Amino acid sequence: MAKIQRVTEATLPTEFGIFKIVGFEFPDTKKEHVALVMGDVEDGQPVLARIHSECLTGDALHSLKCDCGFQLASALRQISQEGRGVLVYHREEGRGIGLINKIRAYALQDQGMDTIEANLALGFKADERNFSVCADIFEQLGVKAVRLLTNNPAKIETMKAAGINVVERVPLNVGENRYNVGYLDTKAKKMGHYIVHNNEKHFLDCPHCQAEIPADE
Ligand SMILES: Nc1nc2c(ncn2[C@@H]2O[C@H](COP(=O)(O)OP(=O)(O)OP(=O)(O)O)[C@@H](O)[C@H]2O)c(=O)[nH]1
Ligand SMILES: [Zn+2]
Repeated sequence: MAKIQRVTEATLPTEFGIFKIVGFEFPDTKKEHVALVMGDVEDGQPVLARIHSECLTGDALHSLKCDCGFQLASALRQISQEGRGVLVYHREEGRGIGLINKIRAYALQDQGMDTIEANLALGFKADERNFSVCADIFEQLGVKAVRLLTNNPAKIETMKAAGINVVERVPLNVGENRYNVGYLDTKAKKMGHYIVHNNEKHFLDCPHCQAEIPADE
């Protein structure tokens, strides 16, 4: 498959600050991705960076079923506070299975499955994403070293394997609530994500925490 190409850019004022939005496209499939860029990211110094996988429900429709919308806002705010950084908006909705299939997975979750069981029941892998395009996007933006905002070790490994120097992982634990605590717990237990429960010491809806609650509490 041909490499993704940088095709256009424009100014994008947001509620978090003024970014440059850079459009990327695969010449053959026309699949699109975008990056929001602030400041000089080509000077070789590590760049605060986020690879954000598309989540229409969380990012745009304020869903509480996941942490995506909160992470998106927090990442843009942190980049803006530093005055420098990159957010790659990685258009692999539903961990790569697409929006309608994610809703099908949600329907199975309504019946008691966790996110991974639902993906497998639909005939998909637990995670169908390919992050390597994000390394190509970093490269085309002149970004060589990153401080990556993520809890997902797979993103770090893929970037390192693709030649991006990940100098630091910056945790992004935001937006925990009673509707997404099971989702966060599944990420921690089954996918090895670095999740820190941030609302309370022990979250009572979370089976992972329940197991850790001392008997006298
Ligand atoms: N298949 C599926 N995808 C989901 C579900 N909930 C959220 N997603 C998608 O999961 C992706 C976000 O992945 P996460 O595993 O939450 O987080 P991550 O991006 O791997 O890791 P972080 O960098 O720590 O945020 C987005 O594409 C969402 O649309 C679900 O129940 N099923
Ligand atoms: Zn989401």
